[in-house]
Amino acid sequence: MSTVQSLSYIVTQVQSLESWRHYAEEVLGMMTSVAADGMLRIKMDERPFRILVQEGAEDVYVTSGWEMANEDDFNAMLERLDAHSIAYELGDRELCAARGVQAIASLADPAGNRHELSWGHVSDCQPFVSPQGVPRFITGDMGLGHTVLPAPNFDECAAFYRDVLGFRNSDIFNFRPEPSAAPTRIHFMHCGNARHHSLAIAEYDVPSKCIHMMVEVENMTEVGRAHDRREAHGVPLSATLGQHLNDKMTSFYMKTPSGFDLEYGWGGLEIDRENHTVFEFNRVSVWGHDFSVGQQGETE
Ligand SMILES: Cc1ccc(O)c(O)c1CC[C@@H]1C(=O)CC[C@]2(C)C(=O)CC[C@@H]12
Ligand SMILES: [Fe+2]
Repeated sequence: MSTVQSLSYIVTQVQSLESWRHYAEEVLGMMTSVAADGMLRIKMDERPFRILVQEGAEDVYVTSGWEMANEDDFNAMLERLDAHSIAYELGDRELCAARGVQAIASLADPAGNRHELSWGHVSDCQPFVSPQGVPRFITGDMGLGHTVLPAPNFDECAAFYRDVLGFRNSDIFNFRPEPSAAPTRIHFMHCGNARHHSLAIAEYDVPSKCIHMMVEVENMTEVGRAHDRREAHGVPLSATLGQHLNDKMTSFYMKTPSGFDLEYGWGGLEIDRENHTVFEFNRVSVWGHDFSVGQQGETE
């Protein structure tokens, strides 16, 4: 069964493009440029962009872009969408050009999260030169990182990602804010690459339509340097430094200008897709990751 290869890009919306330009360059250490259509392109590797930002009235996550390995896999996926009666729209020339791909299909999951499937990205292979001296982000075949999406209708969404898009569970977490509380499920899923998870779905909704996205650097020094830049620019921390139990990643979480969080980490586990056993883990982290810092000042 063909599956998506990796998380290729994400699209988000914000009231002021300048906020994301500043955040990308000064805090994340990524390159930016403005495309002909006015979108902000954020570059973190040899590809022209991995994050696209459009200006709009609402701060919100817009789309997850998934790469298929080739045209045959792309067409096989369209047949699978048809077989499951999942509606999709083929992108026109303009959309293909904006995303830099050969062909594109846009669709929604059962929770309404938007996705774009594509094949054949266009690249001029310009080097990544970080304005903050970040040597490199860990991308390539493993894609840009991971995204965590709201899935209040959890069972329908889990079935969609497994049976239609071909994701498989890496591990599962039954989050209990308090020991007696009913669990909120979070399933971590891999696709056609070694990254422990490219996608996770969580059994609750958020106004920003994304719980967080993750980008990975190559060592702890770069996580620490990003943490300093976050502090220097007054970007709110959402969770303190810590190390996850499941994928072993050491990271911190902070707010993005679009209202969702971004996890900045290193050392994520790579898995062998054909030889992986799912497990349930029952604590967020081996150490650290205090998410209560992100709740401060919130009225919810
Ligand atoms: C538990 C976990 C493992 C690996 C990850 O890459 C990862 O991001 C997480 C955290 C998932 C989750 C979250 O993102 C939103 C806030 C949550 C629900 C918590 O308050 C604890 C777990 C957190
Ligand atoms: Fe994460």
